[in-house]
Amino acid sequence: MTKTPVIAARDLSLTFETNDGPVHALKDVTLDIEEGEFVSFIGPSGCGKTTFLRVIADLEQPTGGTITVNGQTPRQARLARAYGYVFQAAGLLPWRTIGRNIALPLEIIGLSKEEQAEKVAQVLDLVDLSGFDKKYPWQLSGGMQQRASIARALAFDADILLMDEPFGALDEIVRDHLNEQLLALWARTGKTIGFVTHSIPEAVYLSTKIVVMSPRPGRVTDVIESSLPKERPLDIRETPEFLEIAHRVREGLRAGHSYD
Ligand SMILES: Nc1ncnc2c1ncn2[C@@H]1O[C@H](COP(=O)(O)OP(=O)(O)OP(=O)(O)O)[C@@H](O)[C@H]1O
Repeated sequence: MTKTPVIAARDLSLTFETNDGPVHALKDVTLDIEEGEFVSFIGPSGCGKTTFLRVIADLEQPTGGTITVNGQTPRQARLARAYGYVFQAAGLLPWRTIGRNIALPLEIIGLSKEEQAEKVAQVLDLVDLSGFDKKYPWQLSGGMQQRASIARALAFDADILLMDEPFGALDEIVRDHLNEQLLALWARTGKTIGFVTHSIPEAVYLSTKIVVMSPRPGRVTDVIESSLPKERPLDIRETPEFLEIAHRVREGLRAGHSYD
């Protein structure tokens, strides 16, 4: 028996009606994401990567086609807390400690103080921030803040993690480190991850599948199944297999690029 994909999009389209006319953000996107996959979305600015994640998360409504999340509608999946969402900016509330930031969504769903504390300690440990719960966001580096926002997304125990360019604003060395940590976390938790990035090396290093998108209207121009092993030390990026996949991603991006 074949398993239902965690995310299944069929001819998915989304057109925004604006004062300047329609904006075709997504056009006929057909894609399956299976359980436990790490899927990156890469493509030029404005090609609909964020919009696709937002449709999965029920934050935007498609205007054509269908999409299911865990076999349900995005709305049902949202109500079932099927996913955690990590935004481009860490978005931590400056007046709350790291622990209280992570606990906020748990507070809203009505967990007891003890349950909140237990969960906060558990997810801080997952992102290597144990002992930082009493600190304020400004006392942490950018990379640590982004890890705290990942911890907040993990607090729901959802099987799906949606990440919208979470490391885009960080320097390369910090980003390398967080990429390694994210892979370790993925291996430990077995979550299904949807990850938006502009970086070819980041996409190739992290993913089991890379979805290359073209500029508006956002279409999928290539889907690359990675042949890299699951265990990936950072220096895998210098191997011929890695460079070959990176080359194919670059070709896919070039083919869809308008250079305007
Ligand atoms: N609410 C909205 N109303 C109108 N147009 C929108 C809206 N949200 C997004 N768009 C447009 O849809 C297109 C796709 O946007 P989206 O944010 O998904 O792109 P992206 O690939 O994630 O870009 P980036 O890499 O710059 O983050 C863009 O042209 C954007 O301006």
